Amino acid sequence: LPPGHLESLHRLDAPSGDQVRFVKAPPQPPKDRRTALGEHTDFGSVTVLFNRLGGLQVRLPSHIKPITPASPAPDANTNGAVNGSVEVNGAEENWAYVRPLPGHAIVNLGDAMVKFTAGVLRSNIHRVVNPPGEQAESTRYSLVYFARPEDEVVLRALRGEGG
Ligand SMILES: O=C(O)CCC(=O)C(=O)O
Ligand SMILES: [Fe+2]
Repeated sequence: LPPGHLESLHRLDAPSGDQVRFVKAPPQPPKDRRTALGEHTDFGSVTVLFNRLGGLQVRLPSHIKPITPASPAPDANTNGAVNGSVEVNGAEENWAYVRPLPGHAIVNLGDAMVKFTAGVLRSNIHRVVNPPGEQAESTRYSLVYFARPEDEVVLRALRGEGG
């Protein structure tokens, strides 16, 4: 693609269906800790997530092996994972927690990027479960920004300079 092409489909001053969500999830009773947000991919181009507590999990492709946790149980200090990466949830091997790090945001690619790149880039499957370990006793706040292509942009594979 020519440099700046993706940016040209997401100009800040052009109308688009961007969404912002601010979600408050109080602690759930220990006997009723269901998945808070079921598995899905995001709809836009890029999602930027701000949260302090864990709970976000990604489904790992079969060829990616999760890292081994360095500490036995995630708590408020370890934030649910290790080394800023993903940590396997002992109960379900295909799902890994994504650890929120102070001063960082978590970025997910959405389905629009799959279309634009004809599947070269993929939108990850993720879900939100109860925060891990001691964090399950705290209220989880999540600020989510979904950036979408401009309203006039047709969702189709973009053609690069090479063809
Ligand atoms: O709250 C989170 O960490 C993720 C929320 C999410 O995946 C969504 O709103 O699409
Ligand atoms: Fe999502």
